Amino acid sequence: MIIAVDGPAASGKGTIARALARHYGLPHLDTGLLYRAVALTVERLGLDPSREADAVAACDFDERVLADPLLRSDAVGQRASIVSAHPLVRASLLQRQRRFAAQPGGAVLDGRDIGTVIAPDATAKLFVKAAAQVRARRRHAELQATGSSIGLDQVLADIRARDARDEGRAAAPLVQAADAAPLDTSNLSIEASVQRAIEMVEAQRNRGVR
Ligand SMILES: Nc1ncnc2c1ncn2[C@@H]1O[C@H](COP(=O)(O)OP(=O)(O)OP(=O)(O)O)[C@@H](O)[C@H]1O
Ligand SMILES: Nc1ccn([C@@H]2O[C@H](COP(=O)(O)O)[C@@H](O)[C@H]2O)c(=O)n1
Repeated sequence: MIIAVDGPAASGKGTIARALARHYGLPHLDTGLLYRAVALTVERLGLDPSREADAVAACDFDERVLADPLLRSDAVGQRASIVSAHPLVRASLLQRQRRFAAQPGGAVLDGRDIGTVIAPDATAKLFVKAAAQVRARRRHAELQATGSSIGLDQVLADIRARDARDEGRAAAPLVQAADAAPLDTSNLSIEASVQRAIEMVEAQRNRGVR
């Protein structure tokens, strides 16, 4: 079974995808980390994230960067949304994600284009969303817990800028797949969101289309 979980920044899709992976005993890939790894590598090489050739040069990143705590910073998330708009960067990371999805038994992947591009035939597709202010409050609390002093207003502005770039790009923009089930977590606890996600997966699975 392949489960595709898409949605905007800090909507809770990673939390839900990890819980689904645990529930179904499937491996999980946070595809945003791949774009973050490219962004951090671009920075470390002193390259320009807005230049496609520079970003492509960083796609062959050292795997150890995936474990770097810096990857989770707000600044790297911003730059990730710049490198991810380049079609050649997306092409370079495509097969790795498709291979992960195609492993025996299946997988859970979360990102922006899983249900639309990476695994259009996924067994179940969720589109996780939440109001921008709610997402900013959650992300702000998370960043504060890691010692960051970034303000809530800045986090909200960054989330809005990232949404605009992710939704507005020509290559694999963030959009709900026509056959994805929407899940708005604005007024749901983590536990309630996960429970609802499991119900949605079960409903799509039992529909038995794929
Ligand atoms: N329903 C919820 N209620 C309260 N907090 C939540 C909920 N869902 C997620 N969170 C918290 O919000 C923050 C963002 O969640 P998460 O990392 O899952 O989002 P994401 O969509 O994967 O983000 P990104 O796109 O940046 O990777 C985390 O601190 C998480 O614990
Ligand atoms: N499938 C994906 C996943 C991510 N991106 C881009 O990476 C940025 C960081 O992703 P997070 O999930 O860690 O927030 C995100 O803003 C996107 O620009 C993507 O394009 N496709």
